[in-house]
Amino acid sequence: MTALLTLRGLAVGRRLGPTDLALAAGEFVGLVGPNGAGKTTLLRAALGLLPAAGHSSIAALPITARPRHVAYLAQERELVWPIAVEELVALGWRANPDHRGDGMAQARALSQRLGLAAFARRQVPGLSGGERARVLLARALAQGAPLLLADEPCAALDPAQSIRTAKLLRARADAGDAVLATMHDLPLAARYCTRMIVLDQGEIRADGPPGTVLTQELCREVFGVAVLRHGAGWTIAELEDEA
Ligand SMILES: Nc1ncnc2c1ncn2[C@@H]1O[C@H](COP(=O)(O)OP(=O)(O)OP(=O)(O)O)[C@@H](O)[C@H]1O
Repeated sequence: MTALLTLRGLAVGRRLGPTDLALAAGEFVGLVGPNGAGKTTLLRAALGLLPAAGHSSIAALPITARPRHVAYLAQERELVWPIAVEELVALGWRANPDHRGDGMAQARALSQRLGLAAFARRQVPGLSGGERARVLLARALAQGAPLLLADEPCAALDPAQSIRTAKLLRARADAGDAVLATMHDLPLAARYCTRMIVLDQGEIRADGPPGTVLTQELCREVFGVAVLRHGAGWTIAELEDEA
């Protein structure tokens, strides 16, 4: 197993307790937890974007070497400068020091493959929230790094696009990359992730295959919902005593 990310005792003040984590090639890990649990903090500290105690294998790299190893989709999707979709995707390509050229051909091909062709020539600030989210994910993927840290890649997407994105991330993992993505849609994460990590109040509460992580007890305690499993699918429901 090739570890693409290793965290040892990574901690950020009161926001994230000492956290150990190893992420291997082939894993699509859904990082779930209530609002304010510390998910974004964990991603940003792992990337070296936040002052943190402990060790992150990515933060330990020289800053100029990091884009070769990891791409990041930030939770913040706002872009205010005028730039065309394909140009922005090409910037992702150019961020990787191993890539040569302006990346426009690669950006065009990737935009086609990800279904962005209909708005590929438009300026990013004029796109809808969901379109912008998909373009920013394309930019991150264009980097071609073996590790992707994605903060809510399915937020603001319509149901079909959410599923397509989850399947795309799973396909990346199946092809040998590693993906760590924060998600709020528990059924979607359970369906497509190879592994789920539940973070609550800055502590990892559970870590493993979705079927073992999403127990009734944990979902009630951490999320305040009931979880129902039916075949390969999952649904969430309000707790009976709150109905
Ligand atoms: N810059 C900051 N300074 C101080 N506290 C912060 C800062 N940013 C976030 N926090 C706090 O740290 C905690 C964890 O925040 P974080 O953004 O990591 O949560 P999250 O799990 O990603 O939440 P969400 O699901 O709402 O995106 C929260 O209590 C938040 O208010």
